[in-house]
Amino acid sequence: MAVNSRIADFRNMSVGDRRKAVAASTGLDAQLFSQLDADAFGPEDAANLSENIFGVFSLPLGAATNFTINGTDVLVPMATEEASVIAAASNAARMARPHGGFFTSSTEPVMQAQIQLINVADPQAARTRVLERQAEIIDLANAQDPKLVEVGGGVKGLEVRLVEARTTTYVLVHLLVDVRDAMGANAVNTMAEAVSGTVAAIAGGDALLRILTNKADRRLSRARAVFDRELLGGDQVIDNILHAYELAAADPYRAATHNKGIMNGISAVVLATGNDTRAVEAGAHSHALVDGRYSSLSTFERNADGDLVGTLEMPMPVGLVGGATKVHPAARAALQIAEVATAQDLAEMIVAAGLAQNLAALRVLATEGVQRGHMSLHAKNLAASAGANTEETAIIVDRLVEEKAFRFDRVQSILDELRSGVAR
Ligand SMILES: CC(C)(COP(=O)([O-])OP(=O)([O-])OC[C@H]1O[C@@H](n2cnc3c(N)ncnc32)[C@H](O)[C@@H]1OP(=O)([O-])[O-])[C@@H](O)C(=O)NCCC(=O)NCCSC(=O)C[C@@](C)(O)CC(=O)[O-]
Ligand SMILES: NC(=O)C1=CN([C@@H]2O[C@H](COP(=O)(O)OP(=O)(O)OC[C@H]3O[C@@H](n4cnc5c(N)ncnc54)[C@H](O)[C@@H]3O)[C@@H](O)[C@H]2O)C=CC1
Repeated sequence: MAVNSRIADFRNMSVGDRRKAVAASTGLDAQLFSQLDADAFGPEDAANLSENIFGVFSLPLGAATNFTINGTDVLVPMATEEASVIAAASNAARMARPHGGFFTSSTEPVMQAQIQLINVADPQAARTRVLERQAEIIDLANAQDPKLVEVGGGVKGLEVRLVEARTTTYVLVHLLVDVRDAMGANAVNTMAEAVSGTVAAIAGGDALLRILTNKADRRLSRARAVFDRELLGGDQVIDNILHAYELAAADPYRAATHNKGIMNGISAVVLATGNDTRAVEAGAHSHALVDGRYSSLSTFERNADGDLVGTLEMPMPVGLVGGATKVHPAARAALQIAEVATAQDLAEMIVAAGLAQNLAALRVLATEGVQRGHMSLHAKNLAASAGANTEETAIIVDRLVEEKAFRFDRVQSILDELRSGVAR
């Protein structure tokens, strides 16, 4: 069934009504949402994922609305503790809708494992010896994961790099592995360990590290969107957004924050779907280094029609199998809501969410500043941290927004007033 990602008044619904609306929009059975209840993933289940477990740490899970990706409406599941992130992604997606939403593509899902060889007497010759016998090494690696080969993946190539370190030259053998619908770390690590003895014997040295690289630059996903000039607020706003982007492209101090805004969207979808946030973050930040300088992951330009075009291309090592994706009930539910058929579909959805998040932040930074939108949503958090109940929270949030005073001391004084029955 075709999803409608523009759900009227979604933000003001109760949790129960939101569940019904998502079920109606996606055609999924409402029963799915029981997987998101607090008792669906208890400490006993959690103990299958990690160690020394005595509890479960919960986070908000929601969906960004308004997304169209490659002509199809989708709801984007996001798990985040930060206020205004899901609202901001939905807001930017709304501004891309008149121009078809997000258009995405990907490379093949190729991860790389590195085998570090030490004590090699003749690194140049060792490189060619390894390349001469690559077919044998590839066959041995593929034999470790018949399932991966069966589904169309496996080792697709081998490269040898010589890395000049302080005291010696290391021979680095890279296995290039198509990991299909897996994130792939365990798959490629297993292969690297299995072939390392053979590789070391061929090279004439000793194998030391045998591990994937998180600089996943052979596994890129891209998103592009045109954001509507009128919905953005006009030409001056676009000029200001372009200045904001130019600064991120030129200045590492600004680029770090700009990219953090992108990662607000990226990490939220990665986490919601049970994927490895650290692997994605490491890949992202290593990709942000351009000609030796840390820079913006995204680009922005004005197109011939005067609208704003944004692009984002970055490594996106995420899977639909492996890791916690199949074990965590909320991740399983999130993947169903996202309606992705392959890991590449998921990777592209994540990059689209990152681009949307980035644009939303740049727009407010280039206009009114981030605090009004962000703090009016963060106000609920302030009230809750002062111990306000639901009824008190609603009153406190209204007062903070009215007074534009998002300070903890003000929250406390309003709460004291309410509890002592003092009228304003
Ligand atoms: C917060 C908004 C969206 C308000 O924006 P607004 O213009 O006040 O919102 P609106 O009431 O006119 O609604 C516009 C759309 O926003 C969405 N929206 C609006 N409110 C809600 C809500 N409560 N719940 C769910 N969705 C909401 C919703 O999609 C809505 O359209 P609709 O779909 O209804 O037709 C805007 O100010 C914004 O986009 N802000 C950016 C916030 C942001 O980036 N937050 C991240 C935290 S700051 C940070 O960590 C990163 C940063 C900023 O440092 C990065 C950087 O420096 O680059
Ligand atoms: N540096 C890093 O990023 C590291 C990350 N990890 C962790 O590794 C985990 C991910 O490893 P994976 O190898 O992805 O998981 P995994 O080893 O649990 O599952 C992947 C396996 O699933 C099988 N499979 C079945 N159907 C498949 C399909 N359609 N496509 C691909 N494979 C299919 C294959 O045999 C494949 O080897 C994550 O939990 C990550 O946190 C582990 C070590 C290091």
